[in-house]
Amino acid sequence: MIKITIFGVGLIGGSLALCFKGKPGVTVVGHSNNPASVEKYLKRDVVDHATTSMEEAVRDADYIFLCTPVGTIRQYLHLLSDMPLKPGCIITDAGSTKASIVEAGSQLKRKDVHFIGGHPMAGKEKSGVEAATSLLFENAFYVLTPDTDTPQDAYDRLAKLLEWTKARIVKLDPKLHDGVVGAISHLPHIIAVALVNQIEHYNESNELFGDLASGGFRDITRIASSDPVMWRDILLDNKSVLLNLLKDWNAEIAGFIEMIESGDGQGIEQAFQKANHFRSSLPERRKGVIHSFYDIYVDVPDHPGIIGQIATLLGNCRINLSNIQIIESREDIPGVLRLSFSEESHMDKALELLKKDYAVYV
Ligand SMILES: NC(=O)C1=CN([C@@H]2O[C@H](COP(=O)(O)OP(=O)(O)OC[C@H]3O[C@@H](n4cnc5c(N)ncnc54)[C@H](O)[C@@H]3O)[C@@H](O)[C@H]2O)C=CC1
Ligand SMILES: O=C(O)C(=O)Cc1ccc(O)cc1
Repeated sequence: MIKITIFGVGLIGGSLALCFKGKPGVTVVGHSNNPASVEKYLKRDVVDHATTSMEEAVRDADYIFLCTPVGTIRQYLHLLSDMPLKPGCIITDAGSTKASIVEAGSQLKRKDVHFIGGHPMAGKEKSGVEAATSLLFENAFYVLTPDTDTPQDAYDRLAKLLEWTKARIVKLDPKLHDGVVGAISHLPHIIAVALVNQIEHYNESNELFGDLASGGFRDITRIASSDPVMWRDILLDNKSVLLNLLKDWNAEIAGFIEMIESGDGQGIEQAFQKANHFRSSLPERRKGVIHSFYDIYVDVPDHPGIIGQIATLLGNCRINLSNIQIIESREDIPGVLRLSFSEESHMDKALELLKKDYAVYV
């Protein structure tokens, strides 16, 4: 029997548990200090066993996944260092930063227990085991950060186990990981939160700001609804990288201030052209950071039954819909539905089908 133990059975830990549970010869154990959470994991059937005892959770474990907020992962590594673990046990984590965690992992006292940093680069703004799904990592990048003395055999065993997530494994140096992920994930979260808070401030004196906020504002601020504790830990942990990125961000904004002040229309056009060009050159949209699904938007008349009607239409054509969500709906104004697909080909088929009767856009 392969025993996989998960600390922090939330969005990521719960999704990993669902990828492993029920696989031949595998037993998945969840740990929480809170008895009510243990009950919840069992009730939701994401693990085979759950316990509040750390000793019981790690006894004979072949793999240990640390899926708590970044600051807590380091604490768990210190605790595990003094526990009787099975020889050959692989400890890994799911934290969004890697350098300091890999450093803490390298302090493990036992030489027959291996720590390999991990970061599944897929997620969403929702947290908790309620949001967990076995599909979360499909086609997403899953970064592993072995260090120089990680035995190849341990790395291969972990990479093999992770095949059950259907993610694409990428090996990276932890510092390089933090630099790149800081820019493409951590910085956008700061920008989204700063923007929402700026508008919230205006909205305190005039609610028109919130009332009119739609489309573009909602698109680029979805991630501002992410978990505060998780992001507190990420930003504090990736401090030096983020301080440099924020300096560059200030320079970008200062450039806009200058162009607007001096009426430099050509400069503004060039900035938009350059951004458009780079964005269109990015690889096809895939699951992972920022985009979890292939989304399309449909303008629909605001009448009861429209969601069922669209779902049936797609179902009849064997198009698999992952999610359907009303994102705008007001009296007398057409609503907007967001349809999410986990496969691009299904999104394309839905576009073709729906554009006959509705205004559809990507
Ligand atoms: N949310 C996302 O989209 C992604 C998150 N991550 C990383 O994965 C880790 C988990 O994130 P999520 O699953 O989203 O969070 P979550 O909030 O859904 O789950 C966190 C889990 O850790 C437990 N926990 C929280 N504080 C704890 C503490 N002090 N001691 C023990 N357990 C504690 C919670 O009870 C919960 O079970 C974080 O390190 C995060 O940086 C990585 C990729 C994507
Ligand atoms: O909600 C989104 O699109 C995200 O950006 C999710 C996310 C959050 C943190 C990560 O370390 C990786 C992915």
